Formats: sequence, C-alpha cells, structure tokens
Amino acid sequence: MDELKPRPPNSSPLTPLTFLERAATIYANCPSVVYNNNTRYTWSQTRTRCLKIASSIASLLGIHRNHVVSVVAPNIPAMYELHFAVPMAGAVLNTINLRLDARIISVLLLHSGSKLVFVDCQSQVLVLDALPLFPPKSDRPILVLIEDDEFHTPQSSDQFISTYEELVENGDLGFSWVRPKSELDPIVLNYTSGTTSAPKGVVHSHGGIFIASLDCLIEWAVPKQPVYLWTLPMFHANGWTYPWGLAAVGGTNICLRKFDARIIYESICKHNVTHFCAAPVVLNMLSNSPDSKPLKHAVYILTAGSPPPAVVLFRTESLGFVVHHGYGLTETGGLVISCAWKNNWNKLPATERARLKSRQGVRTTGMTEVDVVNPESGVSVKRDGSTLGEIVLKGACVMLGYLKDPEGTSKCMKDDGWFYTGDVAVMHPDGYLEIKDRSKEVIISGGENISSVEVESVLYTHPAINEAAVVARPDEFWGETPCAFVSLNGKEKASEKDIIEFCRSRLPHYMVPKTLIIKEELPKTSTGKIQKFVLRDMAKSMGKSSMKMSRM
Ligand SMILES: Nc1ncnc2c1ncn2[C@@H]1O[C@H](COP(=O)(O)OP(=O)(O)OP(=O)(O)O)[C@@H](O)[C@H]1O
Repeated sequence: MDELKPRPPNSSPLTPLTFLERAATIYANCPSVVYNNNTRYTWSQTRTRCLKIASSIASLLGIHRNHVVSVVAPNIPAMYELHFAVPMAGAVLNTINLRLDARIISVLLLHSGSKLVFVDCQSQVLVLDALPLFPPKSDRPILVLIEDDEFHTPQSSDQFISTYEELVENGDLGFSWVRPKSELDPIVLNYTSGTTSAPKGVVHSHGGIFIASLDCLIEWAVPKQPVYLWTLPMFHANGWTYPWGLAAVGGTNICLRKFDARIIYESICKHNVTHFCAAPVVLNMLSNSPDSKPLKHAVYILTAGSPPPAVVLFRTESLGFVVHHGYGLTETGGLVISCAWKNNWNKLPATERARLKSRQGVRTTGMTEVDVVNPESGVSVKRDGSTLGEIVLKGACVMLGYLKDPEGTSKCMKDDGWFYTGDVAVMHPDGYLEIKDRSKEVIISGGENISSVEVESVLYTHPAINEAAVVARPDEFWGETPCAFVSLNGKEKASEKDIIEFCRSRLPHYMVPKTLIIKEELPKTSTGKIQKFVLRDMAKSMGKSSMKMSRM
C-alpha cells in the first residue's frame, strides 16, 4: 500500500468554481438568474458572462492571484456572478455589507488590502465617502460601477475606471480561468457581523467552500433545479454558500435588490419559488405580516444566524412553510450543525415539533466532529440537556484563519484540534445540541447561569411581543439579573407588569427578568441580529438593579 501516493490525477484541488462549467453543460438553456422584469439569463449565459468578467479582471484591470477584490452590492445578478468571476481570475472575493457606514467600509477596505471594488450604483456615495478616510499615501483600490437599468442613478464621479457591463463586453471568452494550485488556496474573505466585537476577517479556502457548498445542499435536501429566492444577503457569509450550491443543482436564482414580507409573498407566487434562506428575524416578519397568506405550494425555508424561538417556527410553519433549522458561523462558511429531522417526529403535536426544531441539532454530514465541552478542561459535557459547555468543531470547512490576526486565530483554533465557537450549549440525551447563549452573553445571577435564549423564548410566546432580547444587568446582591428589552407587535396591549407576571408563571423565579424595558424597536446589526452589546451597555448604564420597570 505504501507506494500508493497522491498523484496529479487524484489530487487536483477541489473548488466550487467547477460547478459552473457543469451547470452550463447540463442546464445550458435553463434559467440561472432572474431579476426584475428585464433580466433573465440561462446557465450557458451565466458561464459566458463570468468567464468574460474574470478575463477582464485579470487582463484589463491587472488583478493577480490572491489579490483581494471587494464588492459592495445587494442581491443583484452582478453580485451572483462575481462569486464565480472573482475567484476565476485567481483573486479572493470580499463581499462587503452595504448597510455599514463609510467609516467602517474604509476600515475593512484598508484591512483587506483590497485592489478593486465593484460598487452598486446605489452605493456609490457610500464608497466614495469611504475612500477619503484612508490614511494619506495609502494605496486606494480601483473602482468599477455596477449600473442598473431600473435605477437611473447617474454616475456621480469619474473615479470609476469602467462599468460592469463594459467588462463583460470586453472580456475574452477564450480566457483560461485561474485554477487554485492547492485546495487550501484562499477563495473568500468575509468579515463577521460584529455582534460581539469588531468584525474579524475570515478567510476560507477553495476546498473548504467546495465541501461546505455540497454539505449545505445535502443537509437541506435541495433537489435539482430549485427556484431559489435571494432574501439572505450574499454579502453575509456568501449567503451560506448557496451562490455556488445553486450552480451545482442548476437552480434558478431569483435576485432581489431589497425585500419585505409583501415582496416575498409576491415573488413566491410570481416565480413559483421553492426555497429560500432567512434569519429568524425574517420568519418573525413573515408570520406577523398583514400580507401573510396561505401558500399554494410547499416553500422550504432554511433558517440560521440566531436562535429561532419555537413559537416563531410554529407560526411560520402554520402558514405552510417547511422550515429547516441550521447553525453556522462566518468562520465555518456554511452551516455545520443542523436539526436533522426524524420522520417519527411528524406524528407529534405542532408545538412539540417546533420545540424540537428550535434545537440546533447534530453535525452535518460534511463535518468531522462536533462536541459540547467544558472550555477549561476540554472534556465533553454530560448528555443531560442541562450542563452548559462550549460548542467545538472539526472539519474541512472551518476557516483558514483570521486575516492579519494570528493571535485571534490561535485563540479559537487551538492545538487540541478544535475550533472554539464561543457559543454555549447543552447536549441532550439524544445527541442533539441546543444553544443557550454566547459565552459573552450568559447571565450569572447568584451563582446560577441563566440562558438568555430560554428567557427570550418564553417572552416570544407572549401575544403582544414582537421581538425580545435579554441581557445581564449588574445587581448589588445577585451579581447580575436578567434585563429584558422587548418591542410590541401592536396586536394586543400589555404593560411591563403584565409581561413580568407572564414570565413568572412560566419560568423559575431566578430567571424572571427583574427589569423590563419596552422599546419601539430593538437595535440590530446590519445582518439583522439584535445588538446585545448595545442593550448590555444600556442595562449597565441604568445602574445596579432593584425591582424596576420602565418604558423607553
Ligand atoms: N441556529 C442558530 N441558533 C443560535 N445561534 C446561531 C444560529 N446560527 C448562528 N448563530 C449565532 O451566530 C453566530 C455566527 O454569526 P456571524 O458569523 O454572522 O457573526 P457574529 O458572530 O454575529 O459576529 P461577531 O463574531 O463579529 O461578533 C454564531 O456564533 C451563533 O452565536
């Protein structure tokens, strides 16, 4: 056996870019990308366009292997194509959240060393405001403008060296795209949401994204040629790898510049949408919306990004959506834990099904190992559904590391072989894990750990509550006590006292929020997650707690 070594034919680096070539052969005349009323491409056209843009990036704009190329754009066709075109030019794709402000965008562009930025017409001002914030004499990236027929936004500057469509036009179809030399060559650089600290620059490899893309398809049982609605921003963790995955199955990408509940329901009918991904905040919006209507055909939703309260899952499924629940981090590319559904659970009552589904679950097929461990000893926690530990992961889709941050990388990618997620969970006797908090968010009251997720899930069952978040508030006697921030849905009236009473009848005494604040809206990150650090600061600034309720 010893003479059987890797040889070139069995060692060609895996890359998700090969999905596009295959899609162009099988699904040549089938729709690939649909946008508004005028844009409709087939897989053959998508391949041609990507190849031509890649050739322009490499040959006309002078971008070389491993240069970072950024994109500031919503879910439009160009954003989809650049997921292939940029790495086909040998470069590293860096999608930037367009809801950030000019200051943070300048920080990210500088940190990434970006050489080229594709800018959507509606983000021109944002990027043009960001560049002057670079320190003097630092290199600035070149800019390409992505125009949009439906938005006549005049080019506001001569700083753009080309438009996107000019690059397509001038590209060479004979271009031989740049294949990775190794599976570990970088393909994307994604910044984290900044929910707990400053955004970190996560780098993934071609091989990691190849595995993550296929893993995400298998886990959600995505069939061939689904009709996929782009609600989840591609700028956030590359839309959980589905830009590449949809090429693997020859799906139709329905692109949307922006959306709300009405647009989602209309798009479902108009395009016969079968699948979309959405954070729990979108499920809450869909199920609370006056536009909600029973579906005419099954629509599959994959939810992840924050804990979906059981009641939100229940309401969403009552409308006819079939929800699958997964868990992942920017650091894992796609979803790596998933609430794998068992057929015999279908016999259970709907509320019980929702409760089971709100658990994050088990490792996906593509992951090597997943565990919940005591972060000090590294020993697995008991499978008792109550001992808290940290989720740790091993697998090929874990990132290469944080860009220019060896210390941060070593802190979470440890010598014991595990990637430490910073998420606190319990392991149930059936081997399914459930997140209780993030390590920075656990509330410790009188020596007892309180899971903010558990308190929030009770708050979500209150008929007047739209959104809820629970954080620690300093307390002289208990150390910390739970402080709840809620927004109301306007359907029913409720006072702070009513809500506290409601919790009291459903939670152990020590878990009941001692402070409850009703706010118009809860602060969110640009990826739609509730900014608990902002709420924690607010709770802190209220001073030490004594039983108090207020309205803000
Ligand atoms: N299904 C889920 N249930 C509960 N939490 C989830 C789920 N999926 C993802 N998360 C949370 O989202 C986190 C990953 O989010 P992301 O990578 O977007 O950045 P972030 O962690 O929010 O930002 P930052 O790392 O900058 O603070 C996970 O660590 C976890 O806390």
